[in-house]
Parts: sequence; structure tokens; C-alpha cells
Amino acid sequence: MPIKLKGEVNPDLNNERKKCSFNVEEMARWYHGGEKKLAEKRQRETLFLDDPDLQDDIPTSYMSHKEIYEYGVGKACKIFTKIRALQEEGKGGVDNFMAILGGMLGSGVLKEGNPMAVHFVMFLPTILGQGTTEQQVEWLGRAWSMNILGTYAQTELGHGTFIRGLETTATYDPKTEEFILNSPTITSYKWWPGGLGHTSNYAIVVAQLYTKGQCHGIHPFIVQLRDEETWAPIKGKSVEIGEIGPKLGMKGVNNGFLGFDNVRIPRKNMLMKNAKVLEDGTYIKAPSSVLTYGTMMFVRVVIIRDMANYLSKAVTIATRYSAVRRQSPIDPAKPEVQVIDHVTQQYKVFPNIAKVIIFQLTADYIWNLYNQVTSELDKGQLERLPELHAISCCLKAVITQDASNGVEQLRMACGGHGYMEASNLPNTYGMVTAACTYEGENTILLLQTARYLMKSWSQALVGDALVPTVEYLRDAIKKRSNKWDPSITGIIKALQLVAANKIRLAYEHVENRKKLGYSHEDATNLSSIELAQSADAHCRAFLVQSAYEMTRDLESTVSTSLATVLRQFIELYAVETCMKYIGDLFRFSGLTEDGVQELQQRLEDLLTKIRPNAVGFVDGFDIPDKILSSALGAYDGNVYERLFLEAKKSPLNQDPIPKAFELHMKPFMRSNL
Ligand SMILES: CCCCCCCC/C=C\C/C=C/C(=O)SCCNC(=O)CCNC(=O)[C@H](O)C(C)(C)COP(=O)(O)OP(=O)(O)OC[C@H]1O[C@@H](n2cnc3c(N)ncnc32)[C@H](O)[C@@H]1OP(=O)(O)O
Ligand SMILES: Cc1cc2nc3c(=O)[nH]c(=O)nc-3n(C[C@H](O)[C@H](O)[C@H](O)COP(=O)(O)OP(=O)(O)OC[C@H]3O[C@@H](n4cnc5c(N)ncnc54)[C@H](O)[C@@H]3O)c2cc1C
Repeated sequence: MPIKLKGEVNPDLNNERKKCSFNVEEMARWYHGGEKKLAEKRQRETLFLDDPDLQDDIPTSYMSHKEIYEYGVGKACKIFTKIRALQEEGKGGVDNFMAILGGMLGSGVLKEGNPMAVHFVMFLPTILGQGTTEQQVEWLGRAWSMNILGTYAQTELGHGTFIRGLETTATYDPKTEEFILNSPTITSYKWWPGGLGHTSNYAIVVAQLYTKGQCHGIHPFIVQLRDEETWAPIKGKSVEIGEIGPKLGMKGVNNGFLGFDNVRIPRKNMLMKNAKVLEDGTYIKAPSSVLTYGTMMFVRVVIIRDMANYLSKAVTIATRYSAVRRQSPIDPAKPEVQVIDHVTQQYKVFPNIAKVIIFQLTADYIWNLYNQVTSELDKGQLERLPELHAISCCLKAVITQDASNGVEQLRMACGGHGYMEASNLPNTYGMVTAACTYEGENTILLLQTARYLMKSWSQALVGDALVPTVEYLRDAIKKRSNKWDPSITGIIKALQLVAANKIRLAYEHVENRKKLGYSHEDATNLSSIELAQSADAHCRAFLVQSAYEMTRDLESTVSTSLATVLRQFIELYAVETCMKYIGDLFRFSGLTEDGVQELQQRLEDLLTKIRPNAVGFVDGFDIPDKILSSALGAYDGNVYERLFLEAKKSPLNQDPIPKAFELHMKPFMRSNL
């Protein structure tokens, strides 16, 4: 039987859409930040997704490593040519870049990742954030128009986390007014930067600065890697450069390695907005050494929305599939049900829908805070930098981890078909799990937040003023236990009490160990499980609180029918968080067994209430099929036809008898006759 797509929508999905109690278009408007933004998003998607030059003829799954790279670079060039043309028509703007680089439109047009992403996400922002005005004038124009392509080369084979331990050196030579770059050991080779392999001809290189025989710590330098005309690595063997080989995911990103052998760059190539080296080699310190870390903070902030985007794709696929897939009757006398009717399936899928909403709201919050704090930094005000660092670190850690767990859970929620590349869930997982490691490995980031929380706790103990994100510690000092209150505000207070007590215990355990004679650093390491967990608890309380506060006036901005469903998801998120941290709530919040049973009931009630709206809700994320790229998640729900059509594309299916039969199987099978 020839397999064709039916031109109609799967009847189960049709029924789901009829059941929806709110207006899906209104939801899409709310989710995407209003009518204008939604219209712009759709226009942009049409422009890129319908462009005949940007269609995927062969799935990348059947390409070789080299082909994936070449295909990806070709496509990236087409994409940016289009963006350039839009800019020339005055239709530029940051939104186009954010969309084309991120996990929504970006992942729809370049599934395996964009080898030029780090140019925009890190190379350019570092010049902007850390270059002087003259350096910006010199570099930004050519970089914006992509006449040069850059990457961010910080991590080395031996060090990614502990960046003070980086080994690449930049030694100032006052005679020639140059820095000499060297990679003195194998572990000092740069390793990982996106696009470094073969796609960049410049890099921001983070190296230990030496001048007048003294080391001044790590600083950023702009270094040319390849000839602009021939693309050959510069000056023969003095730059050794290549790509690091196949990875779990992000297969098209061309992550590379790089070593230097006495490579000279002019003095003006050290980014000198903060620290400076004068002609004679005199070093002038930055107002704060952590300003060098600014680009990492920027990326940690933008990752939050990226995770919301990837998770929204995965959950759209799993929700639609769960409505189409029928398996096992509940009542043996009745037909098999849609798997979405099994309550355990709802429990796998709906909390992940809730997370998309929470992460999206958090992305707005943290982006606004980032912009406020960076505009203060430009005026020389550094006071709020530690708070932004602390909250962005734990949010990046918790949200990438939850998104990664969520995508994996949703893959499993799609049974065997979720394991197929055609579901697009394996590839999505590869993209998302990478974010748990890049831009600061998650445990490290939790420990950074914990470091801040320890200071905040000691300030709270002596009654000092606290910044908004940790203000709750003051109340917790006065009141160590609570009466369980199941309202959302009660849940927020309970989660804050959990966080505060975990912070208190971690603090006390560090202090106790110090009293036993351990150094501060050893005491901190010995207490680091509790420290990381305290940062996690702080972040969870923050997520529920900020989502609640950001939707306080929901009823005045959207219809009652939409507000009702959004509130159900926010409540589901709060209740599910409680269920996950039940032991901690028992320990610290006055939660009783009755309270737990009530929470369980409430969780189940919420799943039941959400059930008829689930498909409509994910439709409201407004993700085109070409971005979902999934046989299981397409709008029409023609799952089986699409799976078959994808399987037919396998090169093995182009010939009924495989070459391997004559070559191996036949001789083998007959060899013992
Ligand atoms: C549309 C967009 C889509 C986005 C998609 C992105 C796609 C791109 C894909 C991948 C790109 C990936 C890129 C990379 O991975 S680049 C490399 C990233 N590397 C890291 O993140 C390294 C992690 N390590 C660190 O950040 C640091 O070394 C450290 C924080 C772990 C420790 O640093 P150290 O110098 O040892 O500091 P201390 O612990 O001693 O702390 C000193 C002091 O400074 C504070 N601090 C640290 N970092 C910052 C910061 N960024 N901003 C502000 N303040 C910071 C720290 O808290 C201490 O403060 P103190 O307690 O008051 O002393
Ligand atoms: C897909 C991808 C893209 C990347 N892109 C770039 C890029 O463009 N540019 C760039 O410069 N880098 C890039 N990186 C590198 C990335 O930033 C680092 O891999 C990351 O910061 C983690 O560092 P690491 O690999 O040294 O891990 P390690 O620090 O070696 O981590 C190994 C283990 O040790 C633990 N550990 C280490 N130190 C401590 C500590 N102090 N306390 C407790 N536990 C500790 C960690 O928690 C982890 O469990 C990329 C990485 C990936 C995976």
C-alpha cells in the first residue's frame, strides 16, 4: 500500500481542539508578548521556513560528519545573507538574530546547531562589553556584517571551570608593543569553542596576561586565526587549529581546538575597557576583576529563554502524540483509550507544559534585571552585580537541568517512537543537555549562588539590609517553623522556609567545621552537597514566587477563560514542586500527612482539569511543523504516515537487497554447510 499523508487532521486531535475552553489565538498572543510580537514572529517564520533555499532535502541523520558540517555552514551563510538583506530593508533588529540563533526558529532551520552562533552570542557581545570605544569602532562594523567571523576561546583541554587556572599566556613585549601568545602545555590548548574548528578567522582568546615579568590573571584578546583571503591558519605552524570530533549532540557546531606558538598580536588587540596595558607595559587594574566574566553572564541569561523554547517544542510533540496514540483500554469492556487519558501519562506531560510557562516568565524577569544592572555598570555602579550573578547562576543551572530532564521524560512518554530521530526528541535532548555543561557546569553555578547565599545569611543574622531576591531570609531568621498553608502564597512561604533552613544548615556546617580546625575552603568543600542543595532550594522558591508575582494582574490582561487555565498550570508547577521536595517540607515547613494527602489530591485534580485543554494549550505555543520537525508532533497528527514516510528515506531502503548480503552474510551463512 503506498503511504501518503491524508490531507486531513487526525480525528482525535480534532476532538481535542473542539474541547478547548479558551481562545488559542489569545494564548499565542499572551505567550509571545502581544499581538505585534506574535505577528512579527509569524512573519519571520514564514520568511525563513518557506524559503525554497532553506528546505532540508535529505535528513541530516543520513549525512556523514563532514557533510553535516558543510551543509550547516552552507545553510548558515544563506540564513545570514537573508538577515543582511532584511537589515538593508530596515527590517533588522535584535529579535531577528535572537530568533535565528535560538532553539525555536534557529533549531527549525539548522537542526544540528549553527556553527556561527558563538560569533553573535559571544564574540560580538565581548567586544561590545569589554572593548573601548576605539576597539568597538575598529571591530564591530566588520563583525556585525560578518566580514570577519569570530568565536570565544576560553576553555582549554585542562580547564573549563576554574578559569583562573587557564594556561594560555599573553606576554607583553614593550619593544614591539605586542603581546606574544603561547600554549605552553598540551592542557593549555583551547578546546571546545563553537565554530573554532573551521568556521572562524578571529577569536576572543582568554589568556593569562604577563607584563614586566608579572602575571595579572586572565584577560581577553582579539586574535586573528586564519587569513581573511585564503582561510589558511595564520603564519604557518604558529597557530594549530582544528575541530574536536563527534559529540553527543550539536553536531553541526564545529567546536574546535587551538594552540599558539609565539603568535604576536598588536597591543591594541587586548580588550581594554576594564583593565589596560600601557605602551611601556604598565598594567592598570579594572574596577572589578569579574567584569571579564561579563559575556558568560549574558549567555547564562539568554539560555533561560532558549530552554523554554526547546522544552515547548518537546512538550508540543509529546502532548499531540499522546492524544493521537491509542493504547490499552482502561475499562476492559471499552476500546483502547488515547494514552493521554492514562493519568501517569498526564503526570509525565502536563508538569512539563507548566515548566514552559514558568521558564518563559522567568526569562522575561531575568532579561529585565540583566538590562537594568548592565546599564548601571555602564555608569560605574557595580552594587547589584553580585545579586544578578547569584540569581542568573542558579537559574541557568536549575532550568537547564529541568529542561533536559523534561525532554528526556517526554521522549520516554512517546514510547518506542520517541526514540526515533524522526520524533526530533533525541536531537532536542542533545541540544538541551549540552546547556547543563556549557557556560558554567551546573554544580559549579549552584556553588556560586551558594557562596552568595552564605554571605546573605551572615548579613541577615546581624540584621543588615538584604536585596529583594534574598529578603525572605530575614523572616526565616525570626521564624523557623510554620503552620502549613496550602494557598499559593503559603506554598511560596513554605518553599522559602525550606530554602532558608537549608541555607542556615549549610552555613552552620561550614562554621562548625571551621571551629574543628578546617580552613574555610576545606569546610566549604566538605559542606558542598548541602551548599549546592541550598542554592537549588533557593532557586525553586524563587521560580514559584516570581511566576506568581509576574501573573498577579493576569485577569486584567487576558480573558477569564485563559487566565483560569494559566493559573491551573502555575498551581500545578507549585504543587509538583512541593511533591518533589516533600521530605524538605516535612522537615522545615510544618507540612503534615494530611497536608501531603491534600497536595496529592490537588495534583490529581489539576491534571483532570488540564486534560481537556492540553492540546489547545500547546497549540497556543504556536510552533510551526517545520520547527517541530517531528513525525509525532505535527499539527495534523498523521503520526503513522509520517513515521513511514521518514523510514522510507533511509538509504538502506533504496535497494531491496543490501550489499552486505553478497559481501558478508551469504559467505558466512554458508561457511558451515
Ligand atoms: C538566542 C541565544 C541562544 C543561546 C544559545 C547559546 C549557544 C551557544 C552554545 C554554547 C556556547 C558556550 C560557551 C561557553 O561555554 S564559554 C565558556 C564558559 N565557561 C564558564 O562558564 C566557566 C565557569 N567558571 C566560572 O565562571 C568561574 O571560573 C567561576 C565563577 C566558577 C569561579 O571563578 P573564580 O575566578 O575562581 O572566582 P571566585 O569563585 O574566586 O569568585 C570571585 C568573585 O567573583 C564572583 N563572580 C564569579 N563570576 C562572576 C560573574 N560572571 N559575574 C559577577 N561576579 C562573578 C564570585 O561570586 C566571587 O564573588 P565574591 O564572593 O564576592 O568574592
Ligand atoms: C556543547 C559545548 C559547547 C561549548 N562551547 C564553548 C565555547 O564556545 N567556548 C568556550 O570557551 N568553551 C565552550 N565550552 C566549554 C564549557 O564551557 C566547559 O566544558 C564547561 O565550562 C565545563 O568545564 P569543564 O569541561 O572543565 O568541566 P570540569 O570542571 O572538568 O567538570 C568535571 C566535573 O568536575 C566538577 N568540578 C569541577 N570543579 C569543581 C569545583 N570547584 N567544585 C565542585 N565540583 C567541581 C564538575 O561539577 C563536574 O562534575 C563548551 C562546552 C560544550 C559541552
